[in-house]
Amino acid sequence: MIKVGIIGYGAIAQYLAQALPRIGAELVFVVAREGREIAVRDALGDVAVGGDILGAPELDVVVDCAGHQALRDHGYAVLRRGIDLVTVSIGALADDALRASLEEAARIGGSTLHLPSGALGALDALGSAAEGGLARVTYTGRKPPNGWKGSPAEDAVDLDGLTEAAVHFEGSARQAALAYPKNANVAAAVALAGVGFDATQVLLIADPDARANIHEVEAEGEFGSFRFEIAGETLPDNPRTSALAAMSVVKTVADRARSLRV
Ligand SMILES: NC(=O)C1=CN([C@@H]2O[C@H](COP(=O)(O)OP(=O)(O)OC[C@H]3O[C@@H](n4cnc5c(N)ncnc54)[C@H](OP(=O)(O)O)[C@@H]3O)[C@@H](O)[C@H]2O)C=CC1
Ligand SMILES: O=C([O-])CC(=O)C(=O)O
Repeated sequence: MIKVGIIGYGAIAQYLAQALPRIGAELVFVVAREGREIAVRDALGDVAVGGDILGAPELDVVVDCAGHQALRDHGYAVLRRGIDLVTVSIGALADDALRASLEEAARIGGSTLHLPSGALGALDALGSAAEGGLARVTYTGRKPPNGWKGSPAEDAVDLDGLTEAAVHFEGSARQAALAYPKNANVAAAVALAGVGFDATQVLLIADPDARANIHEVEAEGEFGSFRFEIAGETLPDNPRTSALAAMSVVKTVADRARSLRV
């Protein structure tokens, strides 16, 4: 049985927690923010809840499902303690100092930081293509206006009054990842798999006609070219988050017990 700790208990975390018994894993600890511990404990029954991973019992893997600040707060301690960490907060790695410190913690602890494919696909092809050399990589994220609530899109366009698609960001993956911590983790994943945070071009669009979270990756290089597009349904508890992001976390944990991994 894989012993799992989860940071945060929002939409992705709850999806993961429900899936754990099916994949031969057990939830043994949840990290919740101060003031939220009692509510999370009530929701979970027997599972231990605390404010810090250092109070956790022995764990095989910790999954950060809580966002950029949580990765900053807890990532180093988890990896330094020798526990593998899966994080959905990929955009936080656009901060080079944070990325370097997490890599250092993993080296010292003998652990690994895993980045699930999240709401996207095609990162395998992109990563392989990068080995041969890439000339151009672009990522376009298109969500219904509701999916951009609480992001800088609110200042750039009138989300409630939109009658047609509006671009509210155009720039590098580094700028997107840092400015849109709850929406552009996929852009960061594309950057890390491909040509890096500064060379990856990003377009973010609020579209009243979009019925799903639509992610598009285009790449050209020595390998040839590809265009990948996915229309992702969102999780019922969070209109920003694609269900596939939660599913990719489940797969990453499940892979630990598999002797054949695709
Ligand atoms: N890689 C990818 O493809 C994707 C990545 N994401 C990332 O995943 C994150 C989570 O998504 P989702 O589950 O939908 O979001 P939710 O808002 O539903 O849940 C986030 C949870 O994290 C908790 N939390 C926030 N900060 C901390 C912290 N410092 N320590 C402990 N708990 C914390 C929140 O608790 P509280 O009640 O205290 O606020 C909340 O329970 C997003 O913010 C985004 O960064 C999302 C979609 C796709
Ligand atoms: O879930 C999605 O569609 C993508 C997302 O929010 C992110 O990358 O942060």
